[in-house]
Amino acid sequence: MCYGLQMPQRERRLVCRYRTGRGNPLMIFKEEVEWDQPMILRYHDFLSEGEMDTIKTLARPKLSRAKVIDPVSGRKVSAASRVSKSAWLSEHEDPVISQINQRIAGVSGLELQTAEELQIANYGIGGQYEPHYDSKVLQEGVNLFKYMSDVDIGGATVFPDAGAALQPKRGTAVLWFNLLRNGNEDARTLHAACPVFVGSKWVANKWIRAYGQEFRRKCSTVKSD
Ligand SMILES: O=C(O)CCC(=O)C(=O)O
Ligand SMILES: [Fe+2]
Repeated sequence: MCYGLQMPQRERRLVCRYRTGRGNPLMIFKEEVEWDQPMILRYHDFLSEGEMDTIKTLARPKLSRAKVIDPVSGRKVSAASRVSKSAWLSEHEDPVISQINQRIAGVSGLELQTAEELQIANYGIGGQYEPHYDSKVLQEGVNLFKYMSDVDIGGATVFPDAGAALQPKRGTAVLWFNLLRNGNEDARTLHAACPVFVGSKWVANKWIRAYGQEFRRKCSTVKSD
């Protein structure tokens, strides 16, 4: 999907609306439905220019080659399947990080107590991440993924099974659920980061675990739900 021939984008109802946060009715978000199966939502103007600058300044000195978990040894190793630099930012480092975490809780309606810290990633030319599931590694239920740069050519986040391709757009955030309501992995959330050809791609990842959220996102025993 990264190279030229893109899967025909399925006809979809494209919805753009202003809505209040699931967790905080006082917060207003500009929400766009990017894809419906699985549901992928994009929030416009999620991060301000100042917030993105602060995040990059905090992350830059900490960036190191991102790793993947080796299925045989269980250890973290560098691999050609994931070419980027990454760093973790805690909310104790700067009020901007806790402000963003509150916004993430506000938009998703999910409790962040058990969530990972904010992961910042930077992809240079040729940077990419081959198709993978986030939930296999960390049992993460939800991914709220923020783009902090536009990319001139390349760098899309693609869902090859679902047929969706998301272009990086500075300041926007996209949200999808890795797990179905019954707790099983949603196979349609296989995704990849296409190689960056021209430009530099900055993203911030927030994975939110599914457990502890039983009251916030109703469980279902229906297999396909
Ligand atoms: O950078 C992207 O577009 C996707 C990255 C990703 O899937 C991940 O970090 O788990
Ligand atoms: Fe991922």
